[in-house]
Amino acid sequence: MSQPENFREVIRHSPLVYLIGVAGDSGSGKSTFTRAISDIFGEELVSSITVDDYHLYDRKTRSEMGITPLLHTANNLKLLEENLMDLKAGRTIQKPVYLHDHGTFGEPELFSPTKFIIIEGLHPYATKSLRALYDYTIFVDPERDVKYDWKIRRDMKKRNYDKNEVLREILQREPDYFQYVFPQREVADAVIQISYSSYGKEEGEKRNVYRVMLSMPAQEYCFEDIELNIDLCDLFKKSSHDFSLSCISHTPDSRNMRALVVDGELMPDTIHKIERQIEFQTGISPINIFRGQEHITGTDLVRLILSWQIINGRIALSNHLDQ
Ligand SMILES: Nc1ncnc2c1ncn2[C@@H]1O[C@H](COP(=O)(O)OP(=O)(O)OP(=O)(O)O)[C@@H](O)[C@H]1O
Ligand SMILES: O=C(CO)[C@H](O)[C@H](O)COP(=O)(O)O
Repeated sequence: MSQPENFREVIRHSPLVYLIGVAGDSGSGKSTFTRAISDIFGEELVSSITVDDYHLYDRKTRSEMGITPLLHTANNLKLLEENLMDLKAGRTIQKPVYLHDHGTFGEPELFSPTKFIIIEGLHPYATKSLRALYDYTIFVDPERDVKYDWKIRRDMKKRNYDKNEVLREILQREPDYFQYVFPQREVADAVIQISYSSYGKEEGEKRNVYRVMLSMPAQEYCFEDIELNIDLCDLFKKSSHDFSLSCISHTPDSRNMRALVVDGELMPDTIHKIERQIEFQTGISPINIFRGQEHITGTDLVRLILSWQIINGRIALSNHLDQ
């Protein structure tokens, strides 16, 4: 693969718009996993859209109708599709706006395409025609208890709900989640599953340490090699924490997947070495997403690997069009 001088500049001057779809339940960690791509390319080149903006009904109406926002038909997926086609063609759209503070709609706003657009929410690629518009798709799938702990905390703090309201809503949403949101996992390019750390739930929660599994369809080859370096000296340092790394084959949704499973905390040098390799591959420098962190979690490592996958997908697209 030819090395671009500085891939950020190549992208800045390219007319291509790269769409990344991130599906998952409310508060499941979607933005947490895609933040690194904005850290690498900057806000000028990366923007995001929440599919929540495409709700058809406000909170009060949904409650009167006895439906949840997880129902396909409670969302204007046709408009989402038209908007994504326009954005891909470089056109500015008028995007609807949903306001979580009170569960109502705001004035639609103009949204101009950036070079990467992250579309995240309950149904970003819930139909075949939507799925066909994306260049890369991710499904975020924390196990039940983890997801509900995060949702309770987030909805109480940021969306003005009380705990009983969140619990009631959780139970009401569950069947719709499995019927309308979960099937996107079957067609995602990458699936992230999260469970409590095997090194202890409470300590893990305090330090944001979870067992994170990144699965991708088993492939013939990777676009570009990337090394995961672990310095053996680090393993014996006083400040080292426990961690485990494994790679397994499994068949969720009847697909042959390979998965990297990370639990615990690694020394930061491991991840800095990957950052240096991404700098070398892209010409973008410096990449310092985890600057100042004393330890690196599975979430951090998976974030970086996903960014590397997305960058490679985008480089491959450029190379393909240049031929
Ligand atoms: N990997 C993670 N490690 C630790 N905490 C996490 C992780 N992912 C999510 N959380 C917790 O869940 C909260 C919600 O995460 P995030 O905003 O990424 O979810 P989301 O799916 O993007 O939410 P939304 O419903 O707004 O789309 C975070 O503020 C954090 O407390
Ligand atoms: O599943 C969700 C996505 O985040 C929300 O519950 C949905 O957007 C409705 O929002 P609200 O509860 O604020 O009316």
